[in-house]
Amino acid sequence: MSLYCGTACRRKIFWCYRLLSTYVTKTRICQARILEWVAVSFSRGSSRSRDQTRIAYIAELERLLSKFGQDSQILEDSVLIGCSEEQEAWFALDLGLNSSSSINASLQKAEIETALQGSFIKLTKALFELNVKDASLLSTAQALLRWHDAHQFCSRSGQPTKKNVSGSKRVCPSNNIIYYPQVAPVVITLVSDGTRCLLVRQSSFPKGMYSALAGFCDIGESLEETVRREIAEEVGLEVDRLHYSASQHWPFPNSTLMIACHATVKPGQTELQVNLRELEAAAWFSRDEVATVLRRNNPSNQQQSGAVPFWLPPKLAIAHQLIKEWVEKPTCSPLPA
Ligand SMILES: NC(=O)C1=CN([C@@H]2O[C@H](COP(=O)(O)OP(=O)(O)OC[C@H]3O[C@@H](n4cnc5c(N)ncnc54)[C@H](O)[C@@H]3O)[C@@H](O)[C@H]2O)C=CC1
Ligand SMILES: [Mg+2]
Repeated sequence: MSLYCGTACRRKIFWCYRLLSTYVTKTRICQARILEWVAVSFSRGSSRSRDQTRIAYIAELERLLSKFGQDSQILEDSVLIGCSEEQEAWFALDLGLNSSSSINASLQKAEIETALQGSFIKLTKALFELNVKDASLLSTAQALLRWHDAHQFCSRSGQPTKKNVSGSKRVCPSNNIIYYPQVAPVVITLVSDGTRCLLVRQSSFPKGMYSALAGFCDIGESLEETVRREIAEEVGLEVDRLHYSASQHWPFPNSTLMIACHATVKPGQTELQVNLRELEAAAWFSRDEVATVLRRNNPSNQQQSGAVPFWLPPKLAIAHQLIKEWVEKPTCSPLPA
């Protein structure tokens, strides 16, 4: 492709399935040449199970596309999402497999699954089954591809915008306005009263799952102000002290930067006023209760035993890290908010 002439990098592209559905193939047997890169990865890591969920990196995408009657021109829609340790560029491409209006409408999901000897699975599921590095690549791909899909036209001129080679921006040719991918800051806070932590449920959460309290930053707010406002709005508590823990890119609902904090409220000021327009439930949990759930944090196990009434976000979610941190280091020194 002329677009990438002059780079020494061999393009490795993983297949992305349009809009929130699926980005990963569950590779079972990695014999096909098309999966050569995946096969190499498997043989390097001897402990890996063959059934493990992995991103399918396609070393010979152009050949595969031509097999399915596709013009390799669609590779120009791919976006740069990272780089291997060997400095090979990784691109992601949205194949638009479910879209009848897409230029790729002739690509059939079932045929591609057969060719890849795998199956597409839901992105939300995949993110929690992959290793951290692959999950991060996938999260970047999802957010970037969705952003491009939603910014096809200039909001000033109404003219089509044009993606640059790497996909780091779009430009309106008629007025040279440059559009950059957006990230919305979200604070996620684990509130504690010193001995218990506050966990909440939104109606959209999977059944039985509780998490930390989250909310989007409003324009003009500092992170500290967002934390205070969200906690006051959603459960009616006043934050006494607050400290930052970590952050994570999260591709839902679009592209957010999750900023994780621990907050404490004053002992004696712990009565909850749950905002039922935002939350389905909120409750205080003891360290022992939370530690028990963390130890066996698999919803299906819990259903079988019936012993644990709730479960927590999976390991990869920053909420999980926050909760684990609180269980393991209850006395980390907080800073005044
Ligand atoms: N990775 C993790 O562990 C967790 C991640 N989250 C994420 O945090 C996000 C925010 O949490 P919520 O409690 O839902 O936020 P929230 O408490 O701010 O309420 C969501 C509402 O805020 C409004 N809103 C304001 N700015 C928005 C924007 N830029 N994009 C979308 N909606 C906006 C919308 O009306 C939306 O319905 C969720 O979308 C969820 O994906 C939530 C919990 C755990
Ligand atoms: Mg919220």
